[in-house]
Order: sequence, then structure tokens, then C-alpha cells
Amino acid sequence: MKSKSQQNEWSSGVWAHLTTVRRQSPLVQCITNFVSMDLVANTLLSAGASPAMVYSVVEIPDFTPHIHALCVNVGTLTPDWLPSMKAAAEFASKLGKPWVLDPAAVSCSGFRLKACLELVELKPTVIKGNGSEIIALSSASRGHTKGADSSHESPDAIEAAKSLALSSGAVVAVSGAVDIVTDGKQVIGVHNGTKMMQKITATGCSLAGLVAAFLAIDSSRALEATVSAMSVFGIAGELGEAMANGPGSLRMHLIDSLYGLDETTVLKRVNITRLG
Ligand SMILES: Nc1ncnc2c1ncn2[C@@H]1O[C@H](COP(=O)(O)OP(=O)(O)OP(=O)(O)O)[C@@H](O)[C@H]1O
Ligand SMILES: Cc1ncsc1CCO
Ligand SMILES: [Mg+2]
Repeated sequence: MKSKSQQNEWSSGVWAHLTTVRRQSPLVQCITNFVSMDLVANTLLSAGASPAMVYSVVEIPDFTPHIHALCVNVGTLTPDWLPSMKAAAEFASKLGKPWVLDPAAVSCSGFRLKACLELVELKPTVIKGNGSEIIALSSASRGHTKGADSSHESPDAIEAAKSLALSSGAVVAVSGAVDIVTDGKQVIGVHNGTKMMQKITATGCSLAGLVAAFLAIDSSRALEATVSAMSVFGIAGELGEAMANGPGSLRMHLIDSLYGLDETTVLKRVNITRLG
């Protein structure tokens, strides 16, 4: 059971993070899959950040040094894209810029699993996946996922997430009914969101992009920034669902709700607890 003062502490932190993103409008480079490019970019814009879907390997040396954060998502990975992802991740790590790895459908092939393991070596600040993806990546062995969707509830992934966080040095975030965020020691649960968000493709990818934006404005507190981004996205989903008739209109209302989030609503709806 969370105490009121703990809850208030989280709530005011979430609101402070969102207002800082709106004020600073961090530039977030997203090398993400074709399915998600539109929703990720619109999510970032609605939150007040500045998205750039720059992914050609020839542009990375000029562009990546100017970004504030990077998001890499392997959802439609091909051998042509991997060098871009690695080059951008290397720049980000070398220049001390935060970056997020989304190991989308990591266990769908040996190629993708190997690529993700190589990307983990490049020191992501945060690894954000669904339960299946975090379990597969953590055990570094081939599993069985249903394409890009999760077949595990996120609590199954807590131990896997902690172990991946400790071995990689990243904060690990698991999206699901309860989002889990851990640095290997602390485990935080974010209880915002709605089930129907799973019926819109690329909500998880968009969440990873949003995490990158929040890291950009508070990179020394990666766990807290990640928790805030997850709560904000979940609240936007909750508000969106109240106006929606199904997934299509939820997609639209989620974006509108994210754009319009105000302090009273955030303070009232943040639902974060310490799980360990
Ligand atoms: N059962 C649920 N209840 C509440 N929120 C949920 C539920 N399932 C998912 N969510 C929310 O939906 C969003 C996307 O999470 P999800 O785990 O579906 O991502 P994903 O599998 O990576 O999606 P995609 O690969 O399509 O981008 C997150 O904000 C998460 O909190
Ligand atoms: C459906 C789908 N297939 C590859 S990436 C993607 C978007 C969700 O990850
Ligand atoms: Mg995903």
C-alpha cells in the first residue's frame, strides 16, 4: 500500500519532468521500425519534444552529435539498418547522450537476437521491451514470441529485468498491465495505462521514444525519468480511452490527451508504487 507522501513525491516528479520536456523540447533521434515511425514522431511532438527519424548511416556522423537523446528500435530490422543503429549508439555513448534500446520481437530470429546483444554491448541507458522481449534478451537464448506482441504479463519479467539491468548497466523497463522499471536494485511499478493500448500497433515503440525524451532532460536520474515517461503515457491512454470508441479513435485521443495533459490531472492520476 503506497503512502500519500510517497505518491505525492512521484506525482510532482512526473509533472516536473513533463513540464521540462515541454520547455526544453529535446531533439530525439529515432531509428525505429517502419510501422511505428508515424506514431513515435507524433507522440514525441504531443509531449513537447522534437523528433527526427534520421536513419541513414551516411548522415549519422553529422547529425547524431547534435541530438539530446536517441531511440533505437529493431522492429523491422534488416542487415542494412544495423550499421546505422550501431553508429548512432556509439556516438551517443561516446558523447554521453542517453539512448534507449527497444528490442522489439527480439527472439523472432537468431539475426535479431545477435543484433540486440551487440547493441546492448554499446551501453544503452534504458532497455525498454515487453515481457517476452525482456525475458528473451535477458536469457540471451531463443524464445517463442507472438511476433512483436507480448505473450507474458510483465510481472513474470521482474527477475529477468533485474538480471539484465545488472549485467548491462542499463535501467530496464518492461511494459505491460503494470509497467516495471528497475536498475537491478530498485523495482518500481507504474500502474497507469489501459488494456486497449495493446490493440494499437507501436504504442510500445512510442513509449520507448517518450522515455528517450524524458532521459534527455534528466539523464543522471534514468530510473526516475523512465518511470515518469511511462506514467505520462499511461495517463494519456486512460484519458484517451474515456473518449474513444475503439483502438482507432484511442490512437487519436491518446495523442490529444498527451498534448493537453495538465497539472491537476497528472497529480490526480499518477499511480506508481515501489515493488522492491
Ligand atoms: N493490460 C494493460 N493494462 C494497462 N496498460 C497496458 C496493458 N498492456 C499494455 N499497456 C500499456 O500499453 C503501452 C504499450 O505497451 P505494450 O507492452 O503493449 O508494448 P509493446 O508490446 O512493445 O507494443 P508494440 O510492439 O506494438 O509497440 C504501455 O504504455 C503499457 O503500459
Ligand atoms: C507489428 C510490427 N511488426 C514489426 S515492428 C511492429 C510494430 C510493433 O513493434
Ligand atoms: Mg514493443
